[in-house]
Amino acid sequence: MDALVVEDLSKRYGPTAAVDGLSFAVPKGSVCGFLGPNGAGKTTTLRILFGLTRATAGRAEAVGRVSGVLDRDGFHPARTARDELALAARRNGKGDADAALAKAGLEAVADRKIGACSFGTRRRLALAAALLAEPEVLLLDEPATGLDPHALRALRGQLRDHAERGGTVLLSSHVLDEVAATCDRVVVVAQGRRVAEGPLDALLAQRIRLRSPDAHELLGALKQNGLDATTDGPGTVIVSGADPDQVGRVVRDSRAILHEMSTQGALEALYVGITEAS
Ligand SMILES: Nc1ncnc2c1ncn2[C@@H]1O[C@H](COP(=O)(O)OP(=O)(O)OP(=O)(O)O)[C@@H](O)[C@H]1O
Repeated sequence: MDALVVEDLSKRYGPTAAVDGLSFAVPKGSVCGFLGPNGAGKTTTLRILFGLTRATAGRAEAVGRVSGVLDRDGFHPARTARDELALAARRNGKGDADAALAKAGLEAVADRKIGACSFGTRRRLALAAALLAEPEVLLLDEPATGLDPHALRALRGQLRDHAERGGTVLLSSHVLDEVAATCDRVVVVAQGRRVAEGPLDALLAQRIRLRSPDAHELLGALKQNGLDATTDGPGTVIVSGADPDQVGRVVRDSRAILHEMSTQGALEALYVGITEAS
């Protein structure tokens, strides 16, 4: 079942088509990365899904309660972190500020004024406030920006948790490693249109990186088997558009020593390829 459906969505600002006939769907229980160059229409789409901006044409619908974090958190600089979460809990008619602070690992800043919180802390507080609403669908605009590695890891855990409990997440991001580590699907947009969509595994498997001290022999064996293989620096071979099982079999039969077989860097390569082409 789809928790989010965007169909033929368009939004014009005068002569600018911010979103231009965009369609995609996000199945319930998944974390979907929303990728695209600056100005591709991601924030506009999220704002329409939030009900903050009206579409020019098409539809954008979420099933169930929607909450999330866009660019502005609406916090008052003179209030404390606890005050803001208590306010959010009252607005939602549910949740507890201290429990939310503990869950987000933010107990230490409970009495700190928002104006004295770092950018990253403020982002984490905004996510904690959004989760207080117990939303079915969580919409996040660049949630990874400004987070330190511990906070990034915590964010990943929170989002995976939300999906495992049947919730759905759509998050825009330019941090592709983080998207690869967190999301199970992606939608890529450019100039307001969809240029790729699908499960991350399937998209990433299209570019496999092999590291081997026998890279030269390996390259020969892969090519002999009709695979699209190229070298990428010393000891590294990239195979494009191949089934991972088939690559594994060729590696085994070649008897080359393998140090690594991964899809690392694949999302970036895929992203650059498809957004440049469009
Ligand atoms: N309120 C507005 N008035 C006029 N133009 C706008 C408005 N909001 C967005 N745009 C334009 O619409 C296009 C899409 O912007 P949007 O912010 O949705 O892109 P984005 O993909 O979120 O970009 P980024 O990655 O930089 O955040 C851009 O050309 C932008 O300048």
